[in-house]
Amino acid sequence: MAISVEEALNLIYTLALPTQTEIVPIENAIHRVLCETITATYSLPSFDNSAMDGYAVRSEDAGKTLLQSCTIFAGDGAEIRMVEDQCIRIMTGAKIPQGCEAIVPIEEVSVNKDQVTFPAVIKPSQHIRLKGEDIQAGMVLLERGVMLHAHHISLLASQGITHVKLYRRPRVALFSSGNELKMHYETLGANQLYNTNTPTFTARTEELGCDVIFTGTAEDTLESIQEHIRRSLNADLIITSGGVSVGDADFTKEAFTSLGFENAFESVDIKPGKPTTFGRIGDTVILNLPGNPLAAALCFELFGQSTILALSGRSDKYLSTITTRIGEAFKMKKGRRSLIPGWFNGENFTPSPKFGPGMVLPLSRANAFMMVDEKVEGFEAGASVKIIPTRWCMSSETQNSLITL
Ligand SMILES: Nc1nc2c(c(=O)[nH]1)N[C@H]1C(S)=C(S)[C@@H](COP(=O)(O)OP(=O)(O)OC[C@H]3O[C@@H](n4cnc5c(N)ncnc54)[C@H](O)[C@@H]3O)O[C@H]1N2
Ligand code: MOO
Repeated sequence: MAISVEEALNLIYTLALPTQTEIVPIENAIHRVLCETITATYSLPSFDNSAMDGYAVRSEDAGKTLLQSCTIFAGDGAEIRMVEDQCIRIMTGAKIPQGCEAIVPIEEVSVNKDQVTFPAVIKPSQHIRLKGEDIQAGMVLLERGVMLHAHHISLLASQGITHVKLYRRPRVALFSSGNELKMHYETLGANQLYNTNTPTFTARTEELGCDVIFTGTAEDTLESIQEHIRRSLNADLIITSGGVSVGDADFTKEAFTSLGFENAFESVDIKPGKPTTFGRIGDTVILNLPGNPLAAALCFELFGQSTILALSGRSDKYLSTITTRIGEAFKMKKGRRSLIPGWFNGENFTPSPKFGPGMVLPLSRANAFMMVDEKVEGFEAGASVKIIPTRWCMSSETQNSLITL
């Protein structure tokens, strides 16, 4: 019996859990997932400092002409105090001297040798960056489960952190099965075709931050598929394509079952991709996708990507959607939850002109897909739809409904 997409995703979230951790220098931590909470040791700024190249004064010095006593540069270590009827030249980033109440930028004064004349109005605290106005010591900067982007690395560097504890990248083993398949670097025989699914999964799995192990193409025999499974069992996740239907050469299920496969689901109420199968052998989770390239690639986006986000330890492991409008009226058959690729141009979404499950072209010309409820028979132009991007990652810390009703 086919289960719903929601049930399938929940089974994935139950079985796909992050495993090991490692300590990594922050230079190598980009796009990796943090496995600790980072709190601030230092306030930022860590001392009051000048936001301008200018002069340190007191508010009462407005309109006066004062003697310049000295200059303070960024990084100077001396503790300096203001003296009455004198000003101090100060550079951006230098520590504010004791007794200073404002900074007047160089452009706003007139200088005659060592005498400096100030404007008639000086606002208290102007151009002073206060200690802790950006970050306060003790505040939480990053939570466990965050995927580190460049501006998170800024936070780590700002605190003098050299190494962080990260989840290990998921190890993903990939293989396809089919006597008709050849790799793109092999010679095609009569009525054969190039394996497009494994290269697609390799590229997408790497994009999602995994280490990929490609074990080759299995033949359509029980023994060959078993051999590929055995070679893959040290991975966190095995993704296969092909051989999950009911044909005379479809041995994927039998091969996995013979090696102890515990099945979570083997049929999903979705088009394309109904025979999608998920489960585990020991600690290795397994996703068997159908052979048809568009079915395999779309179900990878939905089920494979969800599995990888969960295995990566991300707190934002749930796929999320963009709500937009459909560009033109669109008719479809009701009865099964459908995945429809298309192009989102920032304003509206246009379904691909053709999207047969065996096709390769549609996803190369798409940047998103929509998952349409089984009751829907079509949309009027301008109707609201939810799309799931394929070329940039929209995910969320809460599990949202992905369906367009
Ligand atoms: N009697 C039935 N026949 C089929 C059913 C069904 O319910 N009853 N379902 C159809 C659907 S839907 C799908 S999807 C496929 C799933 O089949 P398999 O997962 O067993 O895949 P294969 O038979 O191995 O291949 C299907 C198709 O895809 C091509 N293929 C396979 N692997 C690759 C690859 N790595 N790269 C490129 N193309 C690949 C293969 O040559 C076939 O054309 O079953 C339907 N039949
Ligand atoms: O379910 Mo198949 O996956 O339509 O192509």
